[in-house]
Amino acid sequence: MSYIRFENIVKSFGSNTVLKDINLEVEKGQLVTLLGPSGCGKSTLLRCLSGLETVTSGKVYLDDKDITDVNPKDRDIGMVFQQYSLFPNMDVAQNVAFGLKMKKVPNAEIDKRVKEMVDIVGLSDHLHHYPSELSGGQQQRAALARAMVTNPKVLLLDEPLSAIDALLRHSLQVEIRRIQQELNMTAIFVTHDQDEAMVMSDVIHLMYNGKIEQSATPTEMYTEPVSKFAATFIGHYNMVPVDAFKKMTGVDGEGTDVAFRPEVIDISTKPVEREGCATIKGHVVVSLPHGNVLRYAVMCGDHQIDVDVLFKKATIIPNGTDVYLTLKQDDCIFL
Ligand SMILES: Nc1ncnc2c1ncn2[C@@H]1O[C@H](COP(=O)(O)OP(=O)(O)OP(=O)(O)O)[C@@H](O)[C@H]1O
Repeated sequence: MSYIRFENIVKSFGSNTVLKDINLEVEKGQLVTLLGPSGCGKSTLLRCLSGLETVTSGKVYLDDKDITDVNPKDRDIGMVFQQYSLFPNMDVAQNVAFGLKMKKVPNAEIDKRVKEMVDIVGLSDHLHHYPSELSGGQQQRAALARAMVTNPKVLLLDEPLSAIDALLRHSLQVEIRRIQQELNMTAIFVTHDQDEAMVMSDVIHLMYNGKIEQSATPTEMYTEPVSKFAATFIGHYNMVPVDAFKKMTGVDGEGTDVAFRPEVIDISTKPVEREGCATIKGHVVVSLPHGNVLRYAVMCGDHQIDVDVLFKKATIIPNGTDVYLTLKQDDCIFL
C-alpha cells in the first residue's frame, strides 16, 4: 500500500472545478513533484493533503489512515512555502524550535534537535540571527529546518525556491534533495519549472487543467511524453503535423503530430544518407546560443525546426545557408 494516496479527489470553488478526479500515490521516502502551468491545481492538491483546503469529494490517505477529515494540526505534515514564512521576531534557533516547543518536547532535547537540524541545512553560523539578517536562500533553509525538525510524516514544499535567484536556486535544489534523501523523508514538491522538477524528483506528476496528464520518472517524462502538452511542457520538442512530416521525409505514423527534440537532429550543409534515418531539407533562419548549445532555427517548408548542436564557434553555419537535417526514425514520437 502506498504511503500517500489521493483517491478520486474533486475540488470545486463554487462552479469552478479545479481538481477533476485526481488519483495519485506516493511511496515512502520518495520526493515527488507536482509540475504544471500556473493555475492547473498543484497548490490546491497540496493543500488538500495538508488540510488547509477541504476536498469536495474523494479521500486522502496518509500512512494507511484516512485523513480526509482530520484537523490540519493533527496530520503531522511539515510545510515550506514560496514566501519566507519565518517569525520575524525570533532568531533562527527560536524559529526552528517553535514546533518542538508546541509539542512540549523537553528543553534539552529541543536544543539538541535544533542544533542537529540547523547543522544539516548549513546554518550553524547563523543560529542567533534574525530573519531580517538572512539572505533569501538562508531564510528558506531555516524554514526547511523548522518544517523538518518535528520529523513530520511528509514534507510539503510549495514553490519554495521561486523567489530565489537562478544560481542559488540550483544549489538549493541539490541541497534539498540531499537532505531529503539523507533523512529518508517523504516529500511533495510543487513547481512550474520543468528543469527544477527534473533535477529533484523520483517521480514527476505533470498536471494540466485539474488533471494528471502524465506520471513518470524524469527520464521517462523527457524521452517518452504521452501527449502534445507533455512534449511541449517538458523539454523543447519540435512538433510537426504528421501529414507535413510525411511530405518532408516519406515517414508515416499514427497520430496527429510528430515530436522530436532539437538535440537528436544532425545538421549538415551536404545531404547525408543514413540507414533508419529521415532527411529534411531546409535553410537556416538564425542561430542563437542557449547555454552550451547553439540552437539553429531551420525553415523546412512552412515549418520551423529547431536544432541544437554543442556550441563550438568554428562550426557555426551562417544564416540563409541551405542545410540537411537527419534524424533517426526511432527518435520520432507520434502523438
Ligand atoms: N481559495 C480559492 N478560492 C477560489 N478559487 C481558488 C482558490 N484557491 C485556488 N483557486 C483557483 O483554483 C485554480 C488552481 O489554483 P492553484 O493555486 O492550485 O494552481 P497552481 O497550479 O498551484 O498555480 P500557481 O503555479 O500559479 O500557484 C486557480 O484557477 C485558482 O484561481
